[in-house]
Amino acid sequence: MQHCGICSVLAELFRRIMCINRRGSGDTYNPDSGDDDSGRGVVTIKHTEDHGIVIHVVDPVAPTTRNRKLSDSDWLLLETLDKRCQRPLYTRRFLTMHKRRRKKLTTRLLTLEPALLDDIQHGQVQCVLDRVWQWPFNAFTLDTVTGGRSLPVLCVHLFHWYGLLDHFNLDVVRVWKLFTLVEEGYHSTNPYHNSIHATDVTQAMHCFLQEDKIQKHLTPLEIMSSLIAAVTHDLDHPGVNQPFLIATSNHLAALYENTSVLENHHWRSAIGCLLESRVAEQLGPSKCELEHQISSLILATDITRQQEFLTRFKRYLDQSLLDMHRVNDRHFILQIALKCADISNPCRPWDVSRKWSQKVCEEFFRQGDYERQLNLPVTSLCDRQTTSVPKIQAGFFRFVVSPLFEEWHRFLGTKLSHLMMKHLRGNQGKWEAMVEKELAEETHTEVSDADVLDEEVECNSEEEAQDFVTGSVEMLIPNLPSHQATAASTDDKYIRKIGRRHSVPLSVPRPPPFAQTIIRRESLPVGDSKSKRSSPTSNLTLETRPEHKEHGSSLSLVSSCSGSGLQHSSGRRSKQENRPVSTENLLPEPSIASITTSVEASRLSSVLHGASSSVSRSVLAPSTLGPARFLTRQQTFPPLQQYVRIRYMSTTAEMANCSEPLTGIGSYSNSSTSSHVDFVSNVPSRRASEAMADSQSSPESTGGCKNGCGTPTGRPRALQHNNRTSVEQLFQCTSGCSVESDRDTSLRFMCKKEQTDQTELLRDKGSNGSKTCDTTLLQQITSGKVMTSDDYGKENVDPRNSGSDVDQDINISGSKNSILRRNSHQGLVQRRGSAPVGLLSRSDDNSGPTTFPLRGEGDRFLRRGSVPIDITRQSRRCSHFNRFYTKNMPIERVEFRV
Ligand SMILES: Nc1ncnc2c1ncn2[C@@H]1O[C@@H]2COP(=O)(O)O[C@H]2[C@H]1O
Ligand SMILES: [Zn+2]
Repeated sequence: MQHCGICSVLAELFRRIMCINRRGSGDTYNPDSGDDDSGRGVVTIKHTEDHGIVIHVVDPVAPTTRNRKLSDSDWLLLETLDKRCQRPLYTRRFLTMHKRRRKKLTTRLLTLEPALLDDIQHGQVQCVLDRVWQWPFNAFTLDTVTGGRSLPVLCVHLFHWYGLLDHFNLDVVRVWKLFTLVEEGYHSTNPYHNSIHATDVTQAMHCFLQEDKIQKHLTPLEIMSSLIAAVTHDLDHPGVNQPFLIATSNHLAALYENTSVLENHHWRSAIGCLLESRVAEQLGPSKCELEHQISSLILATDITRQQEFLTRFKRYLDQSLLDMHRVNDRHFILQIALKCADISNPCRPWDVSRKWSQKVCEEFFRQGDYERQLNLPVTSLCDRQTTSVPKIQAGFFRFVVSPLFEEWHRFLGTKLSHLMMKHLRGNQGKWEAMVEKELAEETHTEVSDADVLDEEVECNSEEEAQDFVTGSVEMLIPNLPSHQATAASTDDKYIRKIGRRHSVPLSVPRPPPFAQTIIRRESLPVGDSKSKRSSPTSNLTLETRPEHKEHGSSLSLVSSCSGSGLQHSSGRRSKQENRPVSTENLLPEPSIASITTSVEASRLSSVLHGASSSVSRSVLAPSTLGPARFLTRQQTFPPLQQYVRIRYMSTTAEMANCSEPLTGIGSYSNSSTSSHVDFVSNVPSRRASEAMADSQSSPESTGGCKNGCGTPTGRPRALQHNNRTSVEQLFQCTSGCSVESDRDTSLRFMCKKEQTDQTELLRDKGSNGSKTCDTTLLQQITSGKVMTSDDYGKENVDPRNSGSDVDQDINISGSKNSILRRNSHQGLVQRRGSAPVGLLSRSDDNSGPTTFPLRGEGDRFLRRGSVPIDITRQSRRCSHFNRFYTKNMPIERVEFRV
């Protein structure tokens, strides 16, 4: 059969139409492959000699082939669609989150042409819905055949099926509207947390509701709550996790005080849809109860509460305490059911399960990419350069899904639960086999490093070597209950192998403590595949450090707030019995989580809260807790006092001890002085704008220095850069001007006047042979290594900072341009990609409950723009700083109240 011109055009057009229908989300579709890579069926398009087109749609669920020849009306429709299909379809346009679903599905156009619509959809939709009670369900297929409308289609079907429409006398149009709103509330641009995930979870919930033990006890209201909670449980999910929202000062984190941020948002959004669709007003007296149940069910899906629920569930089962006649017990089971449904993708048949795994990991990796672009520490398990899908999956299946589903299976004990466990174990075996394979390949390629390995192993004790590998297991599930961790660490060869992946690369000799931290902070060159594989990014190397093990228990509190997952070694796990298992902690972040010793912790604690911060003690912990515990709670502070944000900027406590003549004068006492990055809206937030206006209009900021250089003093200065706002901290120069300093790059920022004065002064001293002459400084000034304040301003409008390396979709204000950098030809140490954040120590205490502890005359802030690659140079100058830095840094942008 030959392609004539017109048929080729038509075929392409049809492919596009099919693509849009299936995806409805701007996803890519390879028109050449002819198949549907989502596993939802295969579409082939052929033309006939009489310029007709035959469409073959093969549905894997119901293997039927549908042939269709174009009718006259199809030709008309094609003409219409052709005009609408002008834009390129394969550009993978990235919609920013708040624009999540601007475009209308083209499917809707097809409603103009029922014949075509029927042919594409109807029979198959019915076919899929007929099997919706079965566990081997493929939400992707339903989404395909419904043209991207799987969510409302499924939910209306279930409402009808359960008789909820009749029971509550609901208007079906309003119900349709409700679920349409819900569907639109999901971000179609999220690889995982999109409406198909909601469909999947709802279908799983539906299966659980069918179980005998549950079904016969449920009231219509409970069924309705369960379905609505299931379908809305991730509503408006931004595709990043809670720690990310906190780190980027997202308004949601502030709104929900860093506690179950997403879940709180999900259930409130759900109520919003109920109101907007006007379904709520049809519920009468049931409305309040419905809302209450929905909120409680959705809040239970906070994965950081997994251990809490699991422990309770186990106890109920052990002691046979559950009585489904009791409302509370039923509600608890519904909570567990929803939690199981939420992470049930590992229990689906392999083809479907694998697809979910890939999607969720892609979303993790995207977050890692964002973090990289934002110069945030890249969360280990979000780092596509250092981990892999099989490794993430093997850990997740083993430590998160299995414990819950084993109990769920104990409770149900039915055909369904057997089937789920069978899939779970089978799928887990497959991922583990892949991990084995990956490791074998790595071992093969690393064989040339054997000598180095020998050396490395030799210089460590056996116990250390064991910890070396097992510590990484805990990185996967940092809050792993101790008995599991121990079992895993001692018995499981496979896990030990996984652990090896996250350790210091074989090719890198084990560095001394200081050097370790350098490795931790630096990413190995991307281009080097070996380095890439074994890239010892972030926290990983710290796993091996003995002190890291010693205080693991004191860090467990971080888990729910930072969600970053602390990395514990296996060493002292016995004290950590009740550490919650947390998927959030699958995504460890190498920040505060890496603080391990009480010395480190108290240092940082004194930075954050003041050495004797009564606030910390009163708010956070009983007096028995050490400083590390104060630290661990910093991101879940109760909202007792003034809201303060420490900007994501570089500082360190011990820098203040250096003898440089820099005095921090910045005030962080007001959140408006902070750059606020609104990740979702992609624009500088109101706070940042306010900060700028504030600083510009402030008498303090307009006063200028006493040298008359015009540099504002006394307050942070807001810098405008290409519509982005960042607020930078200014420091006083020796002559009273506001200057910036970047100690790590040996940069000092002087006003021009000071520069001139200093040069003259130093020259004088030098010519007099004075011993106090700072010849280094003189050299720096004369060689241009000291930047003037004006230079600094220029740096911040350097187009390179906002150029192509900034993802068009992630124009986070101030994230890049807040970091100073200069070209190497300018004689400056080059800016390092992962700009760390930190804050300096303060020498004074602040016990005032409403005063931010960092504020005060004695505070010292040193802005640290970047970590120089050759940090050893600084270690000579200020090694204690480096030690502190490497253990405690970077400190995430922290939001807390004092
Ligand atoms: N297959 C998977 N692999 C890793 N993490 C998962 C997987 N499935 C679900 N999750 C995580 O578990 C979380 C459960 O709640 P969420 O759906 O909000 O977000 C989910 C993901 O972060
Ligand atoms: Zn979910």
